[in-house]
Amino acid sequence: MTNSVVCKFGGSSVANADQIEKVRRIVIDDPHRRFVVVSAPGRIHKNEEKITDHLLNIASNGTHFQEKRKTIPASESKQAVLDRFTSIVHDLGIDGKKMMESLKQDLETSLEGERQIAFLASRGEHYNARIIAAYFQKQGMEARVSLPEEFGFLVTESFLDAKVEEIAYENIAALDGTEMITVVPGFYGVTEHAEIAVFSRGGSDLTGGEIAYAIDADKYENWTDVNGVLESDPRIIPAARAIPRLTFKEIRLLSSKGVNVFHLDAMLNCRKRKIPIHVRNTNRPDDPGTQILNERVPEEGVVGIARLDNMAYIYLEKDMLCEEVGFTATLLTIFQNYGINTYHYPTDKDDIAVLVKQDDLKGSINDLRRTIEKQLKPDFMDVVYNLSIITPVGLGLKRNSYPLVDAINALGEHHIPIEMIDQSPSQICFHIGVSQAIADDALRLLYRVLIASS
Ligand SMILES: Nc1ncnc2c1ncn2[C@@H]1O[C@H](COP(=O)(O)OP(=O)(O)O)[C@@H](O)[C@H]1O
Ligand SMILES: N[C@@H](CC(=O)OP(=O)(O)O)C(=O)O
Repeated sequence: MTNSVVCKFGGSSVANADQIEKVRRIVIDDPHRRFVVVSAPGRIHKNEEKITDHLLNIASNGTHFQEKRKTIPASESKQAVLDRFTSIVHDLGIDGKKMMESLKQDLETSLEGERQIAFLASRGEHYNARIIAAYFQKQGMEARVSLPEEFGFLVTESFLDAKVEEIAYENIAALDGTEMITVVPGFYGVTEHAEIAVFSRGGSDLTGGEIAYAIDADKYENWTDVNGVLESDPRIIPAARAIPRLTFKEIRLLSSKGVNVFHLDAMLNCRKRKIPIHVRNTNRPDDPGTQILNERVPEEGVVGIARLDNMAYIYLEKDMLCEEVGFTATLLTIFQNYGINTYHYPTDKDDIAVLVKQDDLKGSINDLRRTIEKQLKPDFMDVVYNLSIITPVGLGLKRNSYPLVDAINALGEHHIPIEMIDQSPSQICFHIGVSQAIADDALRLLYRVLIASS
């Protein structure tokens, strides 16, 4: 079918009945909006937890929030999930008795291990989609819910990081061809053995992108609680504005370096089919948002600045290491053998540093050091923790080194030590590593120098 728009509404856009009513108005406002992908209810207030996190807390027996130095008993999370859905059903005025009974049963699942975690994690999206479709029908809209387990959204058996199987695209395309509005829960698919598997966190974006690709949509709208992709993290830069246009390449660079508004892989297939993505604010539907396109003409150097925290680097010194054929390859293979992803590896005549996520070093750092010592015999080795990587991005940076010079000068003038610099080979971004303790200051400064005053 032509002229179809796939819309994905994030957790904050479907967190309660008032938000769901905003979604309904947006959907009926444009008859081309025929696929509606929904997330689990997100936060209503800043300090509360997303329903998906409560579900993961049930699965982990009350240990999920320990990373945030917080403990919520699993029983409390169970109640929080039931309370949220009960009030959504009540406030929307739909008959949700059967759904609530089935939710209660699901929360007591006898599944085990990763299958249990995935099944529980998917319940937020599953029930929200059913409720939202029922509400659309109650309001007189021609709508239906299509569940991944029913239409065959087939994914691999990696239960907590599923990947889409080719056959899924045919099954999704078969849903097209009706004027009805189809509501689909995001974030999960089903394996060939009919078991639920979830995508990585934020994966409802991915569901939306895959549906847009499968039906060759004209547009993929991604509705959230901010005015689009902002120039930088609004929690640190409250003045950050929405970036009007970005290319797929720019958004991928921003997302991979910490801009979490949009799932990193959600745009891959849209790019293949040149389906534009439009990031918009459910609370301000008239605002222009951010358009993500194949090409744009840059009018500025830097469009956005991303920031990635909790990084570490392993630093090695050895005389003439760059003359030693295969040194870097051996070093990277050691990381590969430990299953550790490497991000940057600035290198020089006698030294090299490898950047990694510091969480990935947990439990293996001593072994890893020993292996490096044995295989590469460095003269010196050090591990530096708590690093933030700040990444200015913009097509206009290509062959324009002024912003890089301005950034280094500004950091120097403000006595902010630089731990690392790396320029992307594409020349459309560069990375500056600073100590995490001063990363907020560094980000504010770079925002002022590279974006606000340019
Ligand atoms: N550069 C950025 N642009 C937009 N939002 C950002 C950026 N960096 C961080 N964010 C945060 O991402 C949030 C939106 O992502 P998310 O919580 O996943 O939304 P949703 O629930 O709609 O999927 C925003 O509320 C904002 O706080
Ligand atoms: N609910 C899932 C999937 C998702 O995409 O959510 P959101 O749209 O709220 O980022 C999560 O929290 O990871």
